[in-house]
Amino acid sequence: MTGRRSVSDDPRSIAYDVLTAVSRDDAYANLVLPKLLRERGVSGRDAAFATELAYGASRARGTLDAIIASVAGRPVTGLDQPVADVLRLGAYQVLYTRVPAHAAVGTAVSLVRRAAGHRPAGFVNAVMRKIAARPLDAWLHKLTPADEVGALALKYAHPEWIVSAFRDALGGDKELPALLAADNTAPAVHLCARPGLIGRDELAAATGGRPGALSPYAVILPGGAPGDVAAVAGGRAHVQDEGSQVVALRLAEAPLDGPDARWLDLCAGPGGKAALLGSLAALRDARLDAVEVSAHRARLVEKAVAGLPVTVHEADGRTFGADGTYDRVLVDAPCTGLGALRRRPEARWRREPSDVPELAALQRSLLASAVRLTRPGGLIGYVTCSPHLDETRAIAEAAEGVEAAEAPVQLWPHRDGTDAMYLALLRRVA
Ligand SMILES: C[S@@+](CC[C@H](N)C(=O)[O-])C[C@H]1O[C@@H](n2cnc3c(N)ncnc32)[C@H](O)[C@@H]1O
Repeated sequence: MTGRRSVSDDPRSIAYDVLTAVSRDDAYANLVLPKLLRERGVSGRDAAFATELAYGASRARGTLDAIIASVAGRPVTGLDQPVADVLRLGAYQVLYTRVPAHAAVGTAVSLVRRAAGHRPAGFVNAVMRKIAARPLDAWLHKLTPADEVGALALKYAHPEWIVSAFRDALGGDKELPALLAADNTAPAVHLCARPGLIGRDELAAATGGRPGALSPYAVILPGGAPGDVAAVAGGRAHVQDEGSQVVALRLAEAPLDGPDARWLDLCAGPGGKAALLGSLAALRDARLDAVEVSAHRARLVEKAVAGLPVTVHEADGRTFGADGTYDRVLVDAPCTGLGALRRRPEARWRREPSDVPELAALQRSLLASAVRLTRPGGLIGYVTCSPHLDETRAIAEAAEGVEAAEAPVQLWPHRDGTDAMYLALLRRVA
């Protein structure tokens, strides 16, 4: 069927509305975009183009802002929100896509007219024409600072403090470009074939996916919507990054002397690891308690673990439970999420360096509580989806009453194809 497109279902308008929701309402691009596409009945190539523009411009914001500011002669934060977002979207189109410059300039002018009236149209037109006069490489060359971190931050569109944190965690510069590039690439969807409920090969055959290299339960999908997979709809598999599977499995499978029937997930929402641990618990005559402080997320855990030997508690993990009563305890701590930036296009620009010490204090308390709840000889898996050393090594090494049970694990998107998950496997000493 052919039909005339209205203004609101044009991919560029949708992308602009996503950028507006992100900058004005602190929304998440990956939640707003699918909703807008559904509401406006946009699919196929138009949906793919709207996605590329919305996610691409959100990811590249710092670099786009540097270029816009150099042309406008003032910081983008000093521009009105509609002008700033129209310019980001326009600059993204001319510098990162094959959209012809005249089309991108024309769209930017009509978008800003609709969003903010005629007054800023001349300014937007002039800035866009100047941006379109050079390719991206030339802009990067012109604006690149002398220092290595600043240069990588501009080229790969990451804040400098995050580039520095990655360099520290990698122990050098060598792999930084590959890591930063991996952050700018949308990840494949991974499924977890729930142990005892469906075989990994059966799930791979049913989905056209391939087995993961790191988790015996992982299937990497070639594309498509995981909600369409019958095993996911039927609760025999769930969507879960292979790295998340690996860290949960390392805790569940580490050798343990003595009883092994009481397991705990101290930070369970939305329930991915609780579902995997719960499936394993069912096969090993164990039970899992899953604790989550947020009511909404506790409900998500309940849904995720339906039918498994899991009890969900809506509670604060810092004060939960009786001392020394668990054999295996997972602390999948709230963190900056710097290891999963490829999943949330705008997240890198929203996080602040000051988030790290704030979260580190919570991480320390939750880990101390996990140690308190674990019996002597029992195991604790301290996990983050951030590789920031202040959230990983510093927290694990400062924990009291434990010793290392195995060498820590740090996964990386560019090496392992997973989120940058960290695991310290600790044993409670008497
Ligand atoms: C990284 S997420 C856990 C992800 C989860 N394990 C999974 O695999 O789906 C951290 C969770 O800890 C919860 N949380 C934060 N503070 C908490 C606290 N004091 N006690 C228990 N849960 C907490 C957050 O609401 C969030 O759902």
